[in-house]
Order: sequence, then structure tokens, then C-alpha cells
Amino acid sequence: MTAPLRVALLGCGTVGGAVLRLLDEQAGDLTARIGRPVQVAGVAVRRPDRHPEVPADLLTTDALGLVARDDVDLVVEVIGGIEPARSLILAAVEAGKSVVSANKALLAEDGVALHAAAAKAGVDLYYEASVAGAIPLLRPLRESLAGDQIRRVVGIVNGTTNYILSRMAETGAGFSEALAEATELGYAEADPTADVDGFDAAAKAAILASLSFHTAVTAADVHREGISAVSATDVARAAEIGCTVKLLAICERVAGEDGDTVAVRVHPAMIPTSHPLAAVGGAFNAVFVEAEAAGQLMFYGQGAGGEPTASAVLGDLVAVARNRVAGAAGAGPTAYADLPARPIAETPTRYHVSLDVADVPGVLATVATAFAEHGVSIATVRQDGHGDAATLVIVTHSAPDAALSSTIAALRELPAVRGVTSVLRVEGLS
Ligand SMILES: NC(=O)C1=CN([C@@H]2O[C@H](COP(=O)(O)OP(=O)(O)OC[C@H]3O[C@@H](n4cnc5c(N)ncnc54)[C@H](O)[C@@H]3O)[C@@H](O)[C@H]2O)C=CC1
Ligand SMILES: N[C@@H](CC=O)C(=O)O
Ligand code: NA
Repeated sequence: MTAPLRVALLGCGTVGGAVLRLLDEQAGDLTARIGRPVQVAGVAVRRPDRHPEVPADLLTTDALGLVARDDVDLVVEVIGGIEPARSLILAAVEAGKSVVSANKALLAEDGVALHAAAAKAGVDLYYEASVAGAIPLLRPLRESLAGDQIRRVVGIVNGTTNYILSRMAETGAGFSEALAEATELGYAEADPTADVDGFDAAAKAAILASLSFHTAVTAADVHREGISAVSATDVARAAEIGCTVKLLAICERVAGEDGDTVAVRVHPAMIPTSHPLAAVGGAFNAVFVEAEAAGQLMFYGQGAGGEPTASAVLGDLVAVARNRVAGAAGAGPTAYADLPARPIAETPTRYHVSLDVADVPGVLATVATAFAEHGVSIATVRQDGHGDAATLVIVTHSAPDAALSSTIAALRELPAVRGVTSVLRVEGLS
């Protein structure tokens, strides 16, 4: 019988546990698809006593020792975080072992160096699971669309926050309750502030922008806002204008007189309920890709959870194992374009603003003047009076984000404005 390919599994939590189970359940099919059996050589964990499901002789707390073993051919990293994951991946590739990872935080911080190390060693580094869980997205960007020019990628790439926002909109559930459910279901990161504050989505946006535009984008290049400031009022105001609130990742290649730039941002936004992304509920993700020749493409599916993510990990494992059987590594991504990042301040956006004002003559004109003075044009305005107060709901036309944020600062200073009760960007309105 052909000698098996031996796999080191680093981490056995939500994703690692599902990978281990599927490797066992699908052993026969995987052997047929790869041309050689795949066998688990060892499973590195922090607390072996917490893993009665794993055969004791496979468990180890020495992840580095496992990676270095001569009988290990391939490494699956599902620990997460920067260290020790980075050192373990580098040790693996330097020892000639191809790596599959689900670690967006690490790839978004240090992808260039990790790819360089993998290319130097002639091994593969695949990470389909790192963005949008089960959805085949990175390989289509890296391979299927390699002959096209991608201009824009926009989507929902964090399952936890989408689950929270969906629950808030559909059932009126509170933020903490919805987050606890998402954690229980295995969607949230080990530290869920990575989800709530947009770090996870920003890392994914950096990976998407790097692959789409053939340039190096790190998480630090991404403008990031999470959902912790999204209130029940924001959700209600969105519903009043036929919108819903979603955390969006938007990656754009922008043509300019001095050459192209990339603008990459993650923030909550109101989108019309008729927009295809508005129907993406729970932990599902969806990503639109706009390419010059292909036009618009949509990718949709489960963006988080043990089994869906393990599906992507196993897909990568089959790919790197096939390459290993063929005796060659696949082509890595290219980053030749060297495009600078455009700051959010210069990025055109639209705002929805809700104000509590004193219902006195001239208040509307005073508010309108504040917008005009900052070069921001108003698209719609609605005034609801109640007693001596009124609510003004304003949707702007597109303007540089800096102009919009200085308008909000100026509004807060106006004596007639009693409170700025909701400020959210708006996307997808015609
Ligand atoms: N849960 C999900 O839906 C998804 C997770 N991911 C990514 O997959 C990776 C793993 O995520 P989860 O399985 O959800 O996390 P988890 O927290 O459930 O599992 C991580 C495991 O790694 C172990 N670990 C930590 N340090 C270790 C060390 N030094 N040596 C050995 N084991 C160690 C932990 O004990 C834990 O069992 C992360 O990079 C995450 O961002 C990607 C897509 C979806
Ligand atoms: N915590 C992440 C897991 C998948 O990447 C999410 O909620 O999307
Ligand atoms: Na994916």
C-alpha cells in the first residue's frame, strides 16, 4: 500500500475538532481523491485532559516538536492568533512542510513574509478557511480570476456580528444576549472583541484586497469600525427608511491622476432591504466581486462554525496533498502592484444622521447651513415634531468622509441641536 501522508494538527478547538472528525469520517474518499492515504500524526493542544475524543497517543502539548518530526509531511494550523502560530508555520515551511491555516489575523499581519518563506522552501501555504469560512472565495480570486482586473469587493465577512445584527433587527434581542448565542454556536473568536470591534473583518478585508489587487495590504491599512456603537435606535432608524444595518467590508481599487490606490474599510452601514446583502442573515457571509471582464459575481454561504470552516480546511488539505503527490507546489499569490492605501478621510461616503432639535423657527435652516458649510449636500430630510422638540432625519449625498465627520462635530456644537442620536454610513442607495 502507498505510504500515507502524515498530518500534524495544531489546535483542536471548534475548527480543529471538526477537521479531526471529518478526516476520520472521510478517510476513504480523501485517499481516493489525493492518491495517497492521509493520516493524523499528532494533535497539539494546550490541555490534553480536555480532549477525551482524541486518541491519547496522538495528543501532545509540544506543537513545535510535532511540526519538526520527520514523519510529518503537512501541517494544519488552527490555533489562531499571532504567536505561537507564526513561529509554528515558519518552522513548518522551513522544514519543507506545506501548511493549511485558518488564521486571518496572522495572514493579514504577516502574509508577505509567510508567503516569501513558503516560496523559498518550495511548499504551499493555503488559507481558504480564513475568509468567509466555507465559501470558496480565496482560490477563485487567486486562480479563477487571475486573468481579470478586479475593481471592487464588498461583502459581509464576519458571521458573529452578522448574527448579532440579525437578531437585534429580527427579534429585538439585546447585544450581549446575541453575542453569547454566537459564542455558544462556535462563531466568535477566542476573544470576541475581535469580532465586535471589527478586527476580524478588517483582517479578512486585508486578505481580500491583497489577493484581488495583487498588492500588499495589511490589517493596519484598513479603516476599521465595529458594531459596539450600533444601538437599537440605529436599527430602528434604518427600518424607518427601508434599510437594515450590516457590518460591511469594502475593498476598492481607485483610479487617480497620480496612479491607482486601494481603499479598504470595514464599518457598519445602512443598506436598503432590497439590496442582496440585506437578506444575508445569521452567521452567513456573502461577498460581491466586481471585475472588468467578468462583471459582478456573488459568493454566499456559511461564514463561521466548526464544520463549515473545516470543509474549507479539508479542501485546502486535499489541494496541498495533491501537490505533494505531484512533487510540486502550487503558485502563490502575486503582490507586484505596490498600490498605496487611500485614507478613509478622502473616501466618498454617504451618511444617515438623526438629530433631536428644538422645534423653533429656523432650526432646519441652521442645520442645513452646517452641512453646506462643510460642502456636504443633503439628499433627503424628514422632520417629526413632538412637543417643543423635533427629530430631524437627514440622508446626505456622497462627500469625502472627512467632510461628513466634521459636519457631525459642528452639529454637536449647535445650541438648537439637543442630541445627535444616530450616525451611520449608508451604502447601496441610488
Ligand atoms: N470558529 C470559526 O467559525 C472560525 C474560525 N477560524 C479561525 O480558525 C482558528 C481556530 O479557531 P477556533 O477553532 O474557533 O478557536 P478555538 O479557540 O475553539 O480553538 C483553538 C484551539 O487552539 C488551542 N491552542 C491555543 N494555543 C495553543 C498552543 N500553543 N498549542 C496548541 N494548541 C493551542 C486552544 O486550546 C484551542 O483548543 C482561528 O484562527 C480562527 O480565527 C476561521 C474561520 C471560522
Ligand atoms: N469569528 C469569525 C469566524 C469566522 O471567520 C466570524 O464570526 O466570522
Ligand atoms: Na473561505
